[in-house]
Amino acid sequence: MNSGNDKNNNPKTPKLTQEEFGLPPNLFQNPNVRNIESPKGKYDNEPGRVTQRETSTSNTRTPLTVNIPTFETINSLPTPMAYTPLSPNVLSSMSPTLQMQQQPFQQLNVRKRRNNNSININNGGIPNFKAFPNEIRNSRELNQVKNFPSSNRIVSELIPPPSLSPQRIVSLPTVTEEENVANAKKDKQSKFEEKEEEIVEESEFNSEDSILSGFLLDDMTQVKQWKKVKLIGTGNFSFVTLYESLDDFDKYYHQVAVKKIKYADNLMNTNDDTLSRLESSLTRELSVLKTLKHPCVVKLYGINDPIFIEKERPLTNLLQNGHKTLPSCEFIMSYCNGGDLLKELTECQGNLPHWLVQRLYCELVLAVKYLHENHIIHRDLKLENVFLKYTLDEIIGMKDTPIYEEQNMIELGDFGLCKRIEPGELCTARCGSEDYVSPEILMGVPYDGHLTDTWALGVVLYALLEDRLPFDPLPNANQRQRNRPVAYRIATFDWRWCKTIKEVDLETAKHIVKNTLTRKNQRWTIQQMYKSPYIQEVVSSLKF
Ligand SMILES: Nc1ncnc2c1ncn2[C@@H]1O[C@H](COP(=O)(O)OP(=O)(O)OP(=O)(O)O)[C@@H](O)[C@H]1O
Repeated sequence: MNSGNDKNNNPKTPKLTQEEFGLPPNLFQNPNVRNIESPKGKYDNEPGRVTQRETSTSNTRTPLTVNIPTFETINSLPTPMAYTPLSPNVLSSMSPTLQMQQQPFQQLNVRKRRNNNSININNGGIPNFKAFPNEIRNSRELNQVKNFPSSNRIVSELIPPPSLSPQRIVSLPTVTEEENVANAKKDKQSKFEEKEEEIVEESEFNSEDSILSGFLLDDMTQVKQWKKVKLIGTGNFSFVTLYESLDDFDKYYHQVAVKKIKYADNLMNTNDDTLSRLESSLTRELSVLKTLKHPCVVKLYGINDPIFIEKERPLTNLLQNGHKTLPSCEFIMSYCNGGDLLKELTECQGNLPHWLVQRLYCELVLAVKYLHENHIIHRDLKLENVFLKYTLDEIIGMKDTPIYEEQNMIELGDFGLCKRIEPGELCTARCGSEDYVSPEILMGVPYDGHLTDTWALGVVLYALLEDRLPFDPLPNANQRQRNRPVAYRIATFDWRWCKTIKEVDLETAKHIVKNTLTRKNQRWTIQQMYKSPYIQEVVSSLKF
């Protein structure tokens, strides 16, 4: 879940300060900041819209000024998307003031797939810019890349995650693991953290009432009830739990995935605009989800409290009316029994049969094509957000039955960063997940969200084919190459085939990757991807 920022929706505002970007005052006061110009944002108060830093090409008259510290002079991570993955223990040992100061940087607590060799941790997480080739070392673009966090994952300028959140521990096999003592120590630490996460998840599961009352979108007058079954996933912004219906109604809604939004402990007490941004995020995700209707896209069936659907500012309204606590927000959604694609790919160690890769990927392309045709960009396409409706074994078992052609196998989820856009509109909010983010987002230039989505689709297909992420260090990389940040490899389009290098059979699939992990002016649109033989071969057999 991520959110637009409503606080600064004043079209007259000439400047976005660093504070408005969520940077701490010490950076704001840094005398070494320089100004770069960015086109004026398109302001729009409609609910469900990210408006704050999004830019429309048609509205570029008054430049906004964004302060960005120069790379050479800063000694802390310079962008609001950066975070420091502090463990809860480290955090709780700090004074409350220090904890507060840490908050802007604790944007994520995602377990890193690769080890820290991939970033230069000796200079505060700032990429080793000497590693960049001479011709781009001093360019403006490089400054943007340098200012990009080299920490585990970026999320968004739109909203900070509520707190140090427990995470699913899923990973693609990494090529940077080394069998040494350091890693053994890390393993031990990570087992400890895994345990901690399990405990947090378990207590979250047990602490809550086991009965959920809610409303279906098509009838907001009738209360329905579901019984909690098990926790199925946690994201940075939510806990997702399986519930089963207690009512004897449509079997369609019998099993549902309930996404409960996490609220930060101090959400109501902070003076910043976190609450407002969270609220915008919620209403934006809900307003988009309720309009979507495609077999390969997750479905929003209902909500625990109609206020989230009916009001533009549900949380603020309640607080203004004297409420002392915030109502929980639970999305009632279609349940995908097979887990997410990253988890499944990891569990089968990347050995998915090619026919299955092709099928699942084709459905993903259909889902994104549907979104783009409806002027919605997703902005967080990745393996973790592709949910399987059935387990892999079940799907493989269906292969030669009619169901295989009649049923969709995936649903695309997590619309926390999505955005409705006008034709030709460009975005400026830097958001996404580090491994899937396109060079233009890294560079901080206004970008076409359709093309950043197709870039991410290129990363997904590469990962499915190669069982590794394209911008991780190559298996035979030397230490110097490993030290280069992922951002460097993305900005220089530095990826190549390893496992499938000679696989002629996969040429049509590789053709998609080649045409998506490329410069934006050459990059395929979703329509071009759809028309490719790799996708058409499957589409022609589908009956849904
Ligand atoms: N409809 C669903 N069916 C089955 N599992 C689901 C469903 N929705 C979510 N999950 C599981 O819960 C996890 C978290 O969900 P989701 O990505 O929507 O949450 P989030 O807090 O927005 O996450 P993120 O940190 O990626 O922004 C998913 O990766 C998936 O494993």
